[in-house]
Amino acid sequence: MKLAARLKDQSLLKTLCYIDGKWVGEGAAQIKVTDPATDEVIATVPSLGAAETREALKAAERAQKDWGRRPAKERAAILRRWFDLMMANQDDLGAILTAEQGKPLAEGKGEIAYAASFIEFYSEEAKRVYGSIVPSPSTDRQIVVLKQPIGVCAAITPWNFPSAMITRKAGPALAAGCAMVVKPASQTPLSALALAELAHRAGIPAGVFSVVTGKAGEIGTEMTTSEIVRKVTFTGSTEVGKRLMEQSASTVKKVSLELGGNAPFIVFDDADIDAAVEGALGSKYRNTGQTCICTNRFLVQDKVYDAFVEKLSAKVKAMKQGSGFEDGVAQGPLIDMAAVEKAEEHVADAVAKGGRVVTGGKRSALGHSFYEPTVIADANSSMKLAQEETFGPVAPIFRFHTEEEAIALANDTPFGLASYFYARDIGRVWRVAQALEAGLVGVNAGLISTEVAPFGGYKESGIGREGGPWGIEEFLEVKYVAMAGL
Ligand SMILES: NC(=O)C1=CN([C@@H]2O[C@H](COP(=O)(O)OP(=O)(O)OC[C@H]3O[C@@H](n4cnc5c(N)ncnc54)[C@H](OP(=O)(O)O)[C@@H]3O)[C@@H](O)[C@H]2O)C=CC1
Ligand SMILES: O=C(O)CCCC(=O)O
Repeated sequence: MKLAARLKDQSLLKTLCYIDGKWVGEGAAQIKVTDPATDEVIATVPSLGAAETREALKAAERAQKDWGRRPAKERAAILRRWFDLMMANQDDLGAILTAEQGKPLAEGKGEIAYAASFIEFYSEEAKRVYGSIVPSPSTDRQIVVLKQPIGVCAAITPWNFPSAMITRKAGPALAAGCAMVVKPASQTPLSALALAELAHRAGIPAGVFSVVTGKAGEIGTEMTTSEIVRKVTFTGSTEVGKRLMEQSASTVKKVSLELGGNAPFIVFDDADIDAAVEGALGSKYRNTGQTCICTNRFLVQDKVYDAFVEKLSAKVKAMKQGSGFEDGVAQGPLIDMAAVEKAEEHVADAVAKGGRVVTGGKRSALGHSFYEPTVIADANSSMKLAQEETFGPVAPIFRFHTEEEAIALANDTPFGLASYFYARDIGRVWRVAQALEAGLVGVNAGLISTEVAPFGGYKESGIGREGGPWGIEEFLEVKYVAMAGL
């Protein structure tokens, strides 16, 4: 079925860019957007570059001045309308997302609710950007600390969460009084453009929120070198994140980077194994393994190793693969063939180094970019999948004997985004939570994302935090005012 036919409101299917409150890019070269479950082209969007990005940034600069001066209550009311519109159009936004990204429709709609939650949270948080008055060390002056919007922000977002990675950035930025230009991933621009349509309907002023689709290198270079931009915020690969950080150095921009991970999931012998298996399924196979907080390595204690492998494999084997629009599908396609090749390479390397495929381990008979959900037992540290993020539905299971060994293995990576462990001994829970070098720790929980908590990484997994009160701080400057002669 054509995507438009699935929508109640077909005007949400936008195929032009949204710059300075106008739909632009007619006649430009086009980028094809495909459904990864069928390889069918579902739409095309403009391939714009540096010149149009510059226009969007200039418009943002003009618009931000007024937007940043408005009372927070007014910004909050407009953001609240954006949230309400997202939820009112959840089914259509979910269908657009599933069509271009591939995740099962329930997950697609779930992402819309998650994405909207950032707009709701920051519409409320806008009103709580407090400065402070510091007790002065001398009688001749008062010390006042103000928080002000950082200014124009540029966001570059990935294909794995086409809506939520935009709202997690735009929500706090706009709430703080900043303006934002977004460059969405070329594989999933339709979700971003639908959000722009709803931003327009919500009354977000022209220029405060723009979306430019097109050439990543050109747009990224303009964003990171422009003197207009004060903050660059990025979610995506570590390689691109490092490049954007370097490019941002010449104008000393603030940067937030949310990059790759290599999440460990430790199962101790005192864990509730059935609960661990449930947590493992959510943590590993959500979005077909394509989230930066997906488990990359299962570390299981010797005594419960065989039981965990057996129970997890049985559940994984039973998962239905297919188009996200089919009923009962738990696993959609991977985003593209490059992702399939990476999963294949990791599995082949693991098998060559002694890994045992318990289930899956090959491309699916469904063709396209479907890869079977896979479990590999007897994994070891020499394997590629121990060092690199697979970003696919492959679960390697390593064996360990002691708590110290588990912590050392878990931390043996340059990454430090998410980590998980299952245990019931309260002393162990506290020790391990403290020892893991990661920005997020799930204890007896495999799904931990929420708009109210800080999300971000240690080590090479990134800089800064998104979510909760921490998220809005990333878009604020702190100004110290010394007031003498009073
Ligand atoms: N942390 C996370 O959530 C994510 C991690 N990844 C990891 O990265 C791997 C590769 O995925 P991939 O999609 O290539 O990730 P990228 O980092 O290449 O893409 C993320 C975003 O960055 C843009 N981009 C790419 N190159 C540049 C550049 N030179 N300057 C500015 N922007 C740029 C992309 O645009 P365009 O789409 O136009 O190329 C996209 O909008 C995955 O397999 C996974 O391991 C991927 C996505 C999300
Ligand atoms: O992979 C990502 O970067 C998106 C994180 C998804 C989440 O917030 O759970």
